[in-house]
Amino acid sequence: MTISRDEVMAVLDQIAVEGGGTLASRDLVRALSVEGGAVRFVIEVPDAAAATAMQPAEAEARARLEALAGVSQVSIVTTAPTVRESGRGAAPDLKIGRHPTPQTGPEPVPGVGRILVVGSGKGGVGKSTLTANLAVALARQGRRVGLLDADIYGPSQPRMMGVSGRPEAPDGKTMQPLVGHGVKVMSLGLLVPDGQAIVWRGPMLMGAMQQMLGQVAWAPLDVLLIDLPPGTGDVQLTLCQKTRLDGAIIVSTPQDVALIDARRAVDMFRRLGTPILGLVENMASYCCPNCNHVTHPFGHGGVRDEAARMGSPFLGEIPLDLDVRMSGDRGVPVAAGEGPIADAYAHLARGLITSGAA
Ligand SMILES: Nc1ncnc2c1ncn2[C@@H]1O[C@H](COP(=O)(O)OP(=O)(O)OP(=O)(O)O)[C@@H](O)[C@H]1O
Repeated sequence: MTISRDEVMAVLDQIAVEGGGTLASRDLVRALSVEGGAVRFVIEVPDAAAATAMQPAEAEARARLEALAGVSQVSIVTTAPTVRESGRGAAPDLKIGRHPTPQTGPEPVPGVGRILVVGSGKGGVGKSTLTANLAVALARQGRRVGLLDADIYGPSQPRMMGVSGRPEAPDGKTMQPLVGHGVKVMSLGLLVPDGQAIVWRGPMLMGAMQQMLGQVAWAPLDVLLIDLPPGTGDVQLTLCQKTRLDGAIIVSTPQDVALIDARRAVDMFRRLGTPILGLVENMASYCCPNCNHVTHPFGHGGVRDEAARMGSPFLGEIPLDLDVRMSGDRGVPVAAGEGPIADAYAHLARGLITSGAA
């Protein structure tokens, strides 16, 4: 027997908190994840006093959830971020990975026209590669583009976009993004030592995401692309809840296992109110460079069919091509050059510009 997020939220909606309302109705629950029998979430309160007052509610939530059939583990963290004084010239803390500062709802990023997230259900389907190439293709078509690498499990944008070095903050307040192929790039991978894993849980990630959006000199931008980690975890939830997102692009291969996960990703964005711009099919067709014979190692058309089933637009397909991998590995995305694959990315970019999405 498994438990659903809705069932957990129904329980949290019965737990009264000081000052009136319930944990759910007061919108205090963040980064809820239910995996198998493990339930994890964060209770976000404005200050230390509120955190102390929250202890009975936290204990009750734990006890009631642990008593549910199908729940094997309950992990709750109550977080009370430090409220920062503003307007006194104090430099914000540039140490990435701090706790988030309180905010009421999804906020825009000043000077950034549109924010688009690129996600996938499954890892390794080519989401980061698509994001890098799409960013370059949009820049080549005259858009002012930023690329935020939020893939905490494997930040690969610095390598793919050919940028390195630690971003500077000349005024001690705002980090300057690096620039590669006409795109402003910022990545958690540029801020932690090489080879070091990012092992943050919910609140730390929320703080880091806030900083990567609010303390980076992105403006002026027409569009900011965010390369998400695969799946439906804390980063996705945090971004959808805290940042005004204009749309999500979902990348998948036509393989059944990838499609099932892509469906989950679409479902998550829909529930969180982020518009689905559409799906992209990656690595479907392979054209043999010797004989020009086209094969479909992962199948073909599955993403288009899935998009139709879900009532989402199909944005286009990118073939499987050795050049895509090799150019990514050497820091020059294939979209920066010429040829049929660069054309495929350009086509995708043009479609987004024409529809007003980018
Ligand atoms: N169209 C393509 N043709 C050939 N190789 C590709 C293509 N798209 C991606 N790849 C290669 O597939 C591998 C996985 O791609 P990528 O890292 O972009 O996936 P991902 O979905 O972002 O993975 P993760 O989220 O797990 O980091 C890389 O080696 C990349 O070069």
